[in-house]
Amino acid sequence: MRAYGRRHRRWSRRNPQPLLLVPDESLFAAAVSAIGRMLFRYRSGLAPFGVGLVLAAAGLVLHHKHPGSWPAVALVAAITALVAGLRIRRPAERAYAATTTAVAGGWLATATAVGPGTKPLPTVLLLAVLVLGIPWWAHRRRRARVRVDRVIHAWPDLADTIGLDGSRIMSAVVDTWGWRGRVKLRPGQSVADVVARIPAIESALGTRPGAVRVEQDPAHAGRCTMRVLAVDPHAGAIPWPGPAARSLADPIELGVFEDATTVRVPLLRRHALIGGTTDSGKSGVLNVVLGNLAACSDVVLWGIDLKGGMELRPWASCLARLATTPDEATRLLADAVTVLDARAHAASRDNIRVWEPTPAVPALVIVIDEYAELADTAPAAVAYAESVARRGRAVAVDLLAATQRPTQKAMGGGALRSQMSVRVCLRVRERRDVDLILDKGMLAAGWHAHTLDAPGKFYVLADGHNQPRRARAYLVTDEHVRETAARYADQRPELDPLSQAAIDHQPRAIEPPSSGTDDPEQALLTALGGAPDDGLTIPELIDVTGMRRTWIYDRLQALAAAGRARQVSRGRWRA
Ligand SMILES: Nc1ncnc2c1ncn2[C@@H]1O[C@H](COP(=O)(O)OP(=O)(O)OP(=O)(O)O)[C@@H](O)[C@H]1O
Repeated sequence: MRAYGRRHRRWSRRNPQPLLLVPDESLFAAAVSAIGRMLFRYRSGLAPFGVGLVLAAAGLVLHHKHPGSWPAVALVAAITALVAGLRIRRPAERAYAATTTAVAGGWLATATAVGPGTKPLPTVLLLAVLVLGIPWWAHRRRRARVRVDRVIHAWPDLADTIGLDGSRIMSAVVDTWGWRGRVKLRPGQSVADVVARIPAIESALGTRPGAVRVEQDPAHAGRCTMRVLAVDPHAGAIPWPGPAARSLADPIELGVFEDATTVRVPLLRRHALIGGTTDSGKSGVLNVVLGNLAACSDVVLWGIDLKGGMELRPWASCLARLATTPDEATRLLADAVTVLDARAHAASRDNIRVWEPTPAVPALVIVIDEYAELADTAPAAVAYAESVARRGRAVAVDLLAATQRPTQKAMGGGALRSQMSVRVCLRVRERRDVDLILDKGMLAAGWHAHTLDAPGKFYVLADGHNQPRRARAYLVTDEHVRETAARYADQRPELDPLSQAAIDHQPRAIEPPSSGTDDPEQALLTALGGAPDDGLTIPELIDVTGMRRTWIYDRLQALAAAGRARQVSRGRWRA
């Protein structure tokens, strides 16, 4: 027994017990204050009973003091019921406001006339409170507002626990998907501190992982907006509504942000990089862009797809050229450099600062699917691509490159990436890929692309988009691609004569074959037979045969029908 006593004393010294505080207020006062606190905490849920009590009290007073005033009470109630809810947007809520006002006014007028205790008025009041209370208690946004109020109330303690002590939620708004609050940080704290604690905030608020977003207040370094999403607005795929752009000057609509606003990205005189891991939806984003550019009458589209054309071939009818091998890709990019040189020369000669695309002098956009593959298999092409990236913008020769691996090596040591002012970052496997695709420091600034959890979800960094806001790209189905490509195939513009002539007359690595015969038909067949992979242009075939353009077209159609010639890409033919 003594041993137990010693052990217990030792244990008590090591584990001091908390002091039991005995309040010096009376038990009655403590109970009243506890009940008061509870009523205040549940005030929103108890509101229908509160209204019932107020009505009963008002009825009692009016019946005793002014029993003849019931017509005035009824009139005021009727007018209030008519105007009640005029400022409420949702029809169901408006109807609820009008009904409750009418019932309350009708009951009060009757109670004023006959007294609130007269049967069956008490039963009617109780039933009305219960029946009309049901929509009130069930209302999703009201309950959300109550939860948010509690969070605001509890925030100082939560903030202490998660290392954001001293921060305050100044105001909060409940919306369709959850709520957002304006947070004021303690002097010295920054938004980076909040971003770094997002998982802790989610745990403290009891939300699902990935439910909290933080955006910097552009006007104040010590303030931010915290958005808590009860449901993911991007849970389902968002169907593509079809092309919205008709000119490259129109921004491209890529998808929707979480607040349901459209993601609009300007592409004119900008290069774009789309990065993300396998199956993150890169081709999906490319399809949205291509679907829009196909509808633009002032853009010539060239494509490079070293996956054998798997991704871009469905758009072939809208692509003036499609390169599917490293050689073709190198030639295509070399031609792009030729076009930009010719345009730059003409622009400086004519003292034009920037090239304004029109259907007659269209922009040239080169779409590259899997840029890293190009860098690996066609290193010569990289120098041309970098040249386009550096000098193409002013003369409207733009690159749009998608890649899985935006490594330093793949991106030419970063030279190419630094020229790309539009960056779309889909899901990445490793955190450091965020900084590779977007820019250094973006991961720390809250662009958490490693947490994106479905294909097509992305962050965008571009003019007007410098906050880490999650978006989801429209889903373009194969059917959409077929329909859009077929619809706009006939409306695609030709490259302007200046650019086309520059390509046609540049010295070629593989010279078009010369027939050495007087038979133009034979000369044509020989030229087509010896043509390079990307084919020969019509002007080259005119040179070789000495025949007119219409004759060339006729013969090419006939040879194509006989299976002896094929159009490799728009305006380029070979056997
Ligand atoms: N915006 C989107 N909404 C819903 N689903 C999408 C979206 N974009 C793509 N997907 C789906 O995700 C899958 C992979 O998409 P996609 O082929 O575009 O990915 P990827 O990144 O190009 O893949 P890879 O690197 O293998 O080429 C497809 O099955 C596609 O249906």
